[in-house]
Amino acid sequence: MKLGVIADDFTGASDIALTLSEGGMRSAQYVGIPDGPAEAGTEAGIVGLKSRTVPVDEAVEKSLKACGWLLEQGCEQIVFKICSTFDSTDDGNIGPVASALAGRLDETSVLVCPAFPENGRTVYEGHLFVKDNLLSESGMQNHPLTPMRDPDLRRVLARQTDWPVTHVPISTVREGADAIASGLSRAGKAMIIADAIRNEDLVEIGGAAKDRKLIVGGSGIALGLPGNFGARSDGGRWTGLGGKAVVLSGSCSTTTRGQVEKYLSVAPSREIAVADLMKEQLSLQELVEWVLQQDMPPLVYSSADPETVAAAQREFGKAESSESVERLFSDLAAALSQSGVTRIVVAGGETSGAVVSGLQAETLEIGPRIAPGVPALKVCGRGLALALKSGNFGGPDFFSEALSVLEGRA
Ligand SMILES: Nc1ncnc2c1ncn2[C@@H]1O[C@H](COP(=O)(O)OP(=O)(O)OP(=O)(O)O)[C@@H](O)[C@H]1O
Ligand SMILES: O=C(O)[C@@H](O)C(=O)CO
Repeated sequence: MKLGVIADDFTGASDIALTLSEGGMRSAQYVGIPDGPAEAGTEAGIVGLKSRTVPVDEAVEKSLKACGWLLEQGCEQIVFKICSTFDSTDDGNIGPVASALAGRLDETSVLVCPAFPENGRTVYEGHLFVKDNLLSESGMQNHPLTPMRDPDLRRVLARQTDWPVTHVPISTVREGADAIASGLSRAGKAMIIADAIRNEDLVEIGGAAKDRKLIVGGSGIALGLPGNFGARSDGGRWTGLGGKAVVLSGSCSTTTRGQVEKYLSVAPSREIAVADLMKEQLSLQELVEWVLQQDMPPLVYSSADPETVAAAQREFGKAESSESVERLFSDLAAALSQSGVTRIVVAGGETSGAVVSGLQAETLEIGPRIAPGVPALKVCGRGLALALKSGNFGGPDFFSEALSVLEGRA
């Protein structure tokens, strides 16, 4: 294995796995840290953790352990994959994990860039934009767990680490990889936020990072990395899976709520209310039976608008509300897979983490792209195909499109 990725959530892991696989690296995604060695011939190993919103110490410990495993597999470079909307709080976990990994790898110059232009995330003058909005006005200010209220990444990161935080402006990035690399050496010990507006900028940033041991970013940061390892795209092989399918949505993002609205107008659906979960008024067995009875893939969703989420959090607590929903999706996915469901489309990073844990999936094969940042996946050794969609990704018809790609029809 040449390149190792530690992703702070599971949708993020499949997002960057798609970029590396499309860039020609033989890639495998792992659900948590594997017990044994990687399959021979794997060039990029992506360890998906559920560390974005856990307590800082736990995130650092898990990330260092993942780093240790990747180094044992021979990795020469580690990417810490974070969200393209820089999801974090003033406590972390981006800053503390990045500094712990830098310490472990003996790296003093850490490029940080969450840009993902294809999905509208760009960094300019150190500020993160989501399409034509600043991060803090993009809907991310209402995120249930990591509300992002400051668009200036230099300030956001500086609150999370005692490392100096500096900046590479777009003018330097446009001069190319060598100019970026000399900017890094001049910066001394620092975490360096890099501006990037288009894919070409990220390819130059990737080139500049050739000799770095640690890079931090969204999946866009990986665009230039396969070239550093001499990889070339080869098309790939994917065969779909027929059979029963379901869509599970725990994401409350604006994008997902639009996709939920669209899909429930054509498919059977069941809405999950936090109050029903907290008051134990929902039968898992009944829900499983309902899903299995449907003629077309149904939707089970807890996705709700910010007012509904805030009301549930006020009444039952923030962590408790999230946990109750995640437990439901985890148990539901496990029960459905045991009952013969072969395709599961999931919306939301935390929700995806809960689902893959419930499924006890270990290694995922990377298939074709469903939408930018979302590949089709197969659980190795099992007849089960998955799509793990980040909250803000995909077009209005994402759920139908994902079901088709997983079936091998698109
Ligand atoms: N109705 C609800 N009320 C309160 N919390 C909810 C509700 N529905 C879902 N949640 C919780 O909100 C969180 C949503 O996070 P999740 O990561 O799944 O989606 P997202 O943030 O939109 O996706 P991503 O992290 O990929 O951007 C989860 O912890 C989920 O359990
Ligand atoms: O970078 C992104 O936006 C996604 O891969 C993700 O991490 C959302 O959970």
